Amino acid sequence: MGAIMITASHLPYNRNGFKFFTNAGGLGKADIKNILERAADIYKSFTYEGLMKSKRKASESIKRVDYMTVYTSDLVKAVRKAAENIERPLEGFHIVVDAGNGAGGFFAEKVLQPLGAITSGSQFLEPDEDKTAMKAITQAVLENKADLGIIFDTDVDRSAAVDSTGHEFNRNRLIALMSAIVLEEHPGTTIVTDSVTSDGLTTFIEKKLGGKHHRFKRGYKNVIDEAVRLNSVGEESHLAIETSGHGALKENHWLDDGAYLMFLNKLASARASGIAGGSKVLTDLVEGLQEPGVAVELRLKIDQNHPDLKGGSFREYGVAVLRLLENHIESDPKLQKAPVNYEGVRASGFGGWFLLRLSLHDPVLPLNIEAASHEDAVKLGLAVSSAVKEFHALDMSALDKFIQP
Ligand SMILES: O=P(O)(O)OC[C@H]1O[C@H](O)[C@H](O)[C@@H](O)[C@@H]1O
Repeated sequence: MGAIMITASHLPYNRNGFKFFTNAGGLGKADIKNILERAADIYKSFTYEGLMKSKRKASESIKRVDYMTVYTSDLVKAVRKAAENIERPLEGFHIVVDAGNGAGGFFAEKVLQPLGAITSGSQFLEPDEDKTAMKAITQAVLENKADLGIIFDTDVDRSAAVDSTGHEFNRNRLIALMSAIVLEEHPGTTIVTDSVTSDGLTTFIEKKLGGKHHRFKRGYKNVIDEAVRLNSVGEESHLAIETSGHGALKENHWLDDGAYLMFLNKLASARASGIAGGSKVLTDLVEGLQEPGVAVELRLKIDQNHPDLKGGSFREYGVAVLRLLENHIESDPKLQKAPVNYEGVRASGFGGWFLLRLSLHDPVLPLNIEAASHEDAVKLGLAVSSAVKEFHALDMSALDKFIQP
């Protein structure tokens, strides 16, 4: 048994793709390459007649199945279960949903309403590619005086939320919230995250929640595969999650399903045990998370046609940039190289940190900087800028703009 999902994410239309699943979870790069190569071979040897024949045969065996109903009723059941099987555990809660005109529009009517929630003020529920942002959902929560806002990206593999005061649960705060919920059930478990997570998140997971933070690489499939690998070598992990909002749970077969939101269970179970106060139960869970005053991601493009590449690939060029930066850090007493790091070059200094790495897909070196103040962030930016300034194919304009007085 297998499944294929055609997905249009936040990326441009020419990056639409297929996701392949078996009952063991999503397939990785190597398997997908293998399938596509075999499919291409089969396709090449087809005659026109043969192709038409198999098309006819396939269309005869196609059956429409309403998986959405099965899926949504499972989601509803899970929340009811968390709330001691109360039929409408979200009764009275006002939750606005922003589906960005993507595939997540079902969530208000098919999941929240049956659970008793009021969903008026929800927006962009019709499937259609349209840009939305955290700003829009925050505004919707405040305008509607809602208890909670939930936002999905267009193919619902990423989600985030906003509490009743307009405070966002995204990026590190979303990971902190999910970690708090998962660690209540699985004390001490390892939380696998992407590489751009903050130092404050590590402190929160390890000191406040008693878990282990394994900061791995960027890419939702990378964090999921790493969590699966850890379990296979005897290190228990129940959550793999990226700052991008892709999160996967062991209990949900490691699918990066943005509608499988554990905080609904939390709201519902709080209600079942008589705790009032709307989304405060969630906000309280992330109390103590240290958040930086400044957090930026600057994307430095590599000009692939620049003579400085000397005919090499942008990857090789990027690796050379990173190598030089690493040497630079080692000789700079104000910077400390991260002791454990799986991707790019990460260093602390001036009370903050930076990470320069190669993008997963693009000829770009994303630079993340976090610090208490803009001034400290600029000092970190200057350290990077002075280390890599000889790389003329690197477009430094974003960083130059940031470090300008
Ligand atoms: O490496 P970047 O260019 O920042 O992109 C990284 C992102 O790429 C895709 O969008 C993946 O779905 C995400 O899981 C990943 O985080």
